[in-house]
Amino acid sequence: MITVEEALARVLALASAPRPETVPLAEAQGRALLQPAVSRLTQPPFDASAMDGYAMRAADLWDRLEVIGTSAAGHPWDGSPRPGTAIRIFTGAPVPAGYDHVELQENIDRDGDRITVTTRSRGSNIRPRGNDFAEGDRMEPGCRLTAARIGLLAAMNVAHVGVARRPRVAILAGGDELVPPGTDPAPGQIVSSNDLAIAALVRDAGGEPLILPLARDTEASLREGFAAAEGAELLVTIGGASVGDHDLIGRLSAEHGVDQAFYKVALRPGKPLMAGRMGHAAMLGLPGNPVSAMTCGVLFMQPIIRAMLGLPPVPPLQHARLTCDLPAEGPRQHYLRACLTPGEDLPGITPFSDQDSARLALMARADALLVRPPLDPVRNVGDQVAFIPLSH
Ligand SMILES: Nc1nc2c(c(=O)[nH]1)N[C@H]1C(S)=C(S)[C@@H](COP(=O)(O)OP(=O)(O)OC[C@H]3O[C@@H](n4cnc5c(N)ncnc54)[C@H](O)[C@@H]3O)O[C@H]1N2
Ligand code: MOO
Repeated sequence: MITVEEALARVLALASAPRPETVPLAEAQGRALLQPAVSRLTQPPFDASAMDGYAMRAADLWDRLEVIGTSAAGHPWDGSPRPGTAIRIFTGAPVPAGYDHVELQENIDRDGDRITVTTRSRGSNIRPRGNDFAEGDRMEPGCRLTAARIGLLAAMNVAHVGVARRPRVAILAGGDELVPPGTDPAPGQIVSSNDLAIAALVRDAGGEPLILPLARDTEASLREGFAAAEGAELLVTIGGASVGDHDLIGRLSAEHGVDQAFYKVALRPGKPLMAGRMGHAAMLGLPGNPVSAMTCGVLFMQPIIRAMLGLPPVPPLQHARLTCDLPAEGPRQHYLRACLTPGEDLPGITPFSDQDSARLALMARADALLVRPPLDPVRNVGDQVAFIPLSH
């Protein structure tokens, strides 16, 4: 069996290069920018008031001033400035040339069209033209398009961006016991959950999931499933990965020319993981136990999707302090479902006492996967450990 690190390296080696496309900004969220984006505007485009109040000359500030006009956002004042005067002004409005201070209306006494300042603010309350960004400023390729970056690009009047295409991920769950959610299981049947959970992980990582119809435990049914995955950059099978008589994925993938990169990883849960290349696509065979499938989804599937999007594949590990003692570990790297609690320097982390890889209800309650390396010795309350946060 290979280590988790080795398995991850081999999975990432299967990733196809990011495929560029140009999309409207509204479709770019979470993807990596592949082309530089260049601002078409300067922001703010004029000296803008940061407050509701009155624009005046700082030199006149303590004089009694005459209000001779109004400047509102979208409605600039176009009169001629004079000493001894002020302009009623609102947040975001252009500060007319000739005035260099805005005083908050709370600091003003007004009598008809005359005002006096009662208190002076510290700053000028003016945002100078271009203090946010300037025409020609660039957003460099490689960054992930977060909500703030999408807002920034919109403000820069960049309506379309060059990003990586979302990798299409075909999801093939199988087993004679499975029926879709919303149907009544017959005796011996259960409702399929893995395909939907894995599809959600695909979307979280920025991929486009395609859930294929549930396969039966027959070669013919699985063959249909493999054929339906044609055109996807990644085929993810779930179940049928182990050694039982009905575990056909290994045989079928060989028949479909999958060049196996590995089978079995020194990992708990998720040992019977398989990966390989299938023509231009990558293939991941996840184990069927729901928690094992999701753990492998987080550890291997999400990274390969991020790599195909041009994003850093693996987010950095985080750290926490144990709230309980833990026994020594065996030879496989162990990912324990755990809860996080606020702590002094680092959060506290508490693994569940039951780590059964079939218990989805515990996975659903978990905040994190606590990472324990192979042969990790006994750990005690307060020891620092690494974890992978699970998104909620
Ligand atoms: N003799 C051995 N038996 C098993 C071994 C082993 O090494 N030797 N490994 C165990 C481990 S570890 C795992 S994990 C499982 C993996 O088995 P498969 O990948 O072959 O998965 P299945 O047998 O198809 O299913 C396992 C379990 O998960 C349920 N399942 C499957 N698909 C779904 C789905 N889409 N939604 C919900 N639940 C699903 C299935 O009903 C089974 O209960 O093998 C162990 N056995
Ligand atoms: O490794 Mo299995 O994936 O323990 O449940």
